[in-house]
Amino acid sequence: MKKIAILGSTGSIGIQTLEVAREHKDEIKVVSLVAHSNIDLLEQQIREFMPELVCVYDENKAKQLRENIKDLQVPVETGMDGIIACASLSSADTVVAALVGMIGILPTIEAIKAGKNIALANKETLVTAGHLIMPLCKEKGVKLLPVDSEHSAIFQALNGESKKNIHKIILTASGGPFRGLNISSLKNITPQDALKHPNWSMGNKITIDSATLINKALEVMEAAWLFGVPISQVQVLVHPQSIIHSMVEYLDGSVIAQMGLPDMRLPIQYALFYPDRKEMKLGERLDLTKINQLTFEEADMETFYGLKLGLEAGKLGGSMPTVFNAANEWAVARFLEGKIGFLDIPKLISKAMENHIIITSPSLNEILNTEQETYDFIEGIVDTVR
Ligand SMILES: NC(=O)C1=CN([C@@H]2O[C@H](COP(=O)(O)OP(=O)(O)OC[C@H]3O[C@@H](n4cnc5c(N)ncnc54)[C@H](OP(=O)(O)O)[C@@H]3O)[C@@H](O)[C@H]2O)C=CC1
Ligand SMILES: CC(=O)[C@@H](O)[C@H](O)COP(=O)(O)O
Ligand SMILES: [Mn+2]
Repeated sequence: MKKIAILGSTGSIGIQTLEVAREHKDEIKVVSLVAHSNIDLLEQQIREFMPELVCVYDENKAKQLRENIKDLQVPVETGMDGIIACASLSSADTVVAALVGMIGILPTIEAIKAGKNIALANKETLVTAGHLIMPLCKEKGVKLLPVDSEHSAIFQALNGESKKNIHKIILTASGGPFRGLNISSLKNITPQDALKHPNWSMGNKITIDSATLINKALEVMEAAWLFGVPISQVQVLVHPQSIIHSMVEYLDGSVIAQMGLPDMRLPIQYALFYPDRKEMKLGERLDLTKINQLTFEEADMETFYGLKLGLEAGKLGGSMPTVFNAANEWAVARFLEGKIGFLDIPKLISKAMENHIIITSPSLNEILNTEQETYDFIEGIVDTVR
């Protein structure tokens, strides 16, 4: 029996992880669940899966949930300590890291320290703290299995091959809802427009990241950490149908791709059962006769210059990816609240990066301080930039 902790169970990845768990009831036991504040959905999940422990980050909501489930014997923790308790619960063998944003760093580190295998969706953790996470996984002998669809594809295409044999990694991108538009037509984009992803149904933050192509910058950095290659060896290729989830081109010219319909339940299930493959009973199967064409084009890094900024941040390394990521998290949240425009997102990231003096190999504290300093810096300049 696999025993899993799900950090972010009420989100897009968390819900789909529970669908996989429901489908494999005899093989997967859910031992802990973490959410921020959606206690109604969390209560349904608790009643169905009966975990040993749950955490609601928001203290008032946690109190409310305790009241709502007082007929059950399920303790409700709160705050970061509560998340860590769920992530390092002794009965868990695998932690599904599906919180959104840098809040995921500390619980992931604590889970690794406690010897848990990690099924990683939360890319922000590797982008900002990859230099701490990767050696820690090695030291603790834990598996770090990618859930992000492109990284799962690359992992499957690599199939244990030595990285010496890689010519390049080809990371596919849908191009987002605004593919083909020029910068002047992006001026008045609303959150509602940007939340319409052409192929995937996901949480709001990553959906905006797909619209700016910043998701691809984060994914290039994520791939570099996961597969031990330099940023320059990862090529972003726009593939609007999202059927090829990524490819590896080897030294001899062979290109191995992984394909499937855009459905996250496949990479989630693959990560949970690796190295086994289980029959996928959920959703449709890929039928290539129904796919008219697979097309490819270069990414437009002038219009979507957030991608270019992210690749620069990745090449500079040290604390710069944290600045890039934190500035993006701040800007996406304000864009979703209608407080800044779509094009202000890369503008603010650029200002934050210009202002930053790189720390070469930041400690966890330095990463978290850099995150806060980036937020403070942007708060101070946002009105002059817009
Ligand atoms: N969705 C997708 O298809 C994909 C997502 N990813 C990555 O996976 C991660 C999760 O994405 P997604 O599922 O879309 O995000 P969602 O916004 O849908 O879900 C986020 C989850 O995290 C919880 N959460 C947020 N903040 C806190 C906090 N402070 N304390 C405790 N819980 C918190 C939310 O709880 P609540 O509901 O209560 O707010 C929710 O359960 C991201 O890093 C994303 O980039 C990667 C590939 C694909
Ligand atoms: C499902 C998944 O892994 C997302 O990261 C997805 O790739 C986003 O699509 P884009 O290619 O539009 O960023
Ligand atoms: Mn992805």
